[in-house]
Formats: sequence, structure tokens, C-alpha cells
Amino acid sequence: METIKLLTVRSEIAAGTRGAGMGIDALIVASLDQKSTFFKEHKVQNIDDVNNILFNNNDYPEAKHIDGVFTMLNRVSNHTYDTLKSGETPVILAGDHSTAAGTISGIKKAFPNQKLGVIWIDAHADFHSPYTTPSGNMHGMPLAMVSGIDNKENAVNEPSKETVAYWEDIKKVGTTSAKIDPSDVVFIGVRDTEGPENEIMKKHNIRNITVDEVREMGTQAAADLALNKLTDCDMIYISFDVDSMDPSISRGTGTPVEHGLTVEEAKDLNTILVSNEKVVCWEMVEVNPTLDRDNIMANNAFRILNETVEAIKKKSLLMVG
Ligand SMILES: NC(=[NH2+])NCCC[C@H](N)C(=O)O
Ligand SMILES: [Mn+2]
Repeated sequence: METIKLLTVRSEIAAGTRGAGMGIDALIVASLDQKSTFFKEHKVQNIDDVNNILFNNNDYPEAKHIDGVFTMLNRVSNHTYDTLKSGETPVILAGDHSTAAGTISGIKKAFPNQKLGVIWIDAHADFHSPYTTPSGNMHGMPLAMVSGIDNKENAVNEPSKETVAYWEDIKKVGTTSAKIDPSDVVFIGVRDTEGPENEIMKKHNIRNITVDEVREMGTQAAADLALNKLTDCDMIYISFDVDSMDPSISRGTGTPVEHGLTVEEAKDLNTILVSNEKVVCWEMVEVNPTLDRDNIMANNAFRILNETVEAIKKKSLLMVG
């Protein structure tokens, strides 16, 4: 049977709000409160963070702590690569969403000749570059990093030479060229984007399955639609940002946006999606217990994590049988 390996990344340097690094421990607390042995049953490999960089001044306003982000992406990429190479299925639990660029780079490094598709369940498109970011927060940039998109046509910033040098290095983590074609991204629940991101979505014809669409067609049809968009791809990575869910559930994430998915919808989408045989990796990010009360976000996110991992294990049984 396939083995799951949990990769925990307590990094929060690419978020604008402090506390996402504590998301993993909030999930562990939620698991204990729910009397689950999940974190004992599965292999856990921690990836060291560089959060101490937050005590220093930030030297890169258009790409905050890009030096630290570069270090983190290399670590995440290498661990994802090693996990896949040893025949295990990586499940990444991370703080801020920038790590997803490391994950995608590691997948591509492990299978360089396979076409990789991405299903991105998120309130945000995370397609900014240092040239277009409204905030400088690099958790808004992972999809541009792995697609090699600068989007200078729609620039609003002039990043420094040093920033650009790091950005160029970041685009080469794992493999020197782009890991994905941006037209092989499918969004679910994206509802808070800026102009430069809208241009990318238009240019590459990126499908966003909205929250209303999910509700109208149902989670099974929405998941099928997302997967059908990626029939050309050989393998698929799923990224689940908990801010795809509605803030009425919990405020326990750094950048909440109204009109999101319900917990039930998010759980169904993730479990259905990972049951597809092409899915090689799943990631969950942006739980921030310091913004929450009673650990509500982590309690809901842990339920989703638990059921999604069960679905991955069931799939591998099916494939062996
Ligand atoms: N992974 C996230 N929570 N991303 C939020 C990004 C928000 C906004 N687009 C920005 O660039 O600042
Ligand atoms: Mn995100």
C-alpha cells in the first residue's frame, strides 16, 4: 500500500499577518481534541522554517523576505522530491501559501517529463510577481513563480535589482524552466483578485469555478469539471487554502474573503479530487489560530485533512487491487 508522508512547514514569512506558522500545531491540538491518532498513525517529516528572519528589517518591499522564501522553497522542493522518489505520497501542511511553489517544483523535479496540472482551491489567484503585487506578500505569488510569469506588461512596482535577482532564482527552484503551463491551472472559489491577475487569467484562459457554480452544480460535478479541464495532464497537484472557505465559519486565516465555500463543500471537493488516480500530492495552508477563537478553523481543517488523507489511502488500495 502507498504510504502517506506528512511534510510540516511552519513557515509564515510570506504572509502579511503573523501566526500562520502556528497553524500546524493548531491542527495537532484539534486532532487531540477530536481524540484522533492521525498524527501518530502517519509519518511526519518537519521541514525547518526560517521565521527568525521576521526579527530583521525587510529589505525587499515588493517581495518581503524573498531571501528567506528562496531558502524555504528549496527545502520544500527537496523534501517533496525525496518523498515522491521513495514512492510515498506527500501531504504538505504549511503556514503561508508560498510553499506551494516549492511543492510544485519538487513534483516537477521528480517527474520532469510529465505534464503537471494544478487545481487551486482558494479565495485568491496567487498569480502576482514583484512587479504587480499590491502588498509585497509572497504568499500571493506562488503560481507566478512556477509558471515563470513576471507580468511586466501590467507592472505597478519597480522592484530593486536584488529583488529581481532573487525572483529569477526562485523561478529556477527544482527545475530551471517553468514547472507548469498557466493554462493547466483550474481555480475553485477564487473571488478576490487584482487587475494584473485578471489579465493573466484572461490571457491563459484559466477557468475559475466560482462558489455559486459549485453550489449550483454540486461538488461532484464541480470536481469533474476541474479534472476534465486537465485531461491533457499526466499528473495533478491539489492546493487547498483554507481561506477558500467562508469567514462565517471562522476568522482563523490571514486574508479572509466573504462568500466562500462551506466546510462540507470543501471536504467533498478535496476528497473527490484526490480520488483521481492522476493526483500525486495534496497541500493545505493558511490556518492561523492567533486570529481565531476556540480553534474553530483548525478543528474544521483537521476534519478535512483527515478525510482527504483517508480518500488518498482508499485510492491507492483501489489502484493496487
Ligand atoms: N495565499 C494568500 N492568502 N494570498 C493572499 C494574497 C492577497 C493579495 N492578492 C496580495 O497579493 O497581497
Ligand atoms: Mn492562497
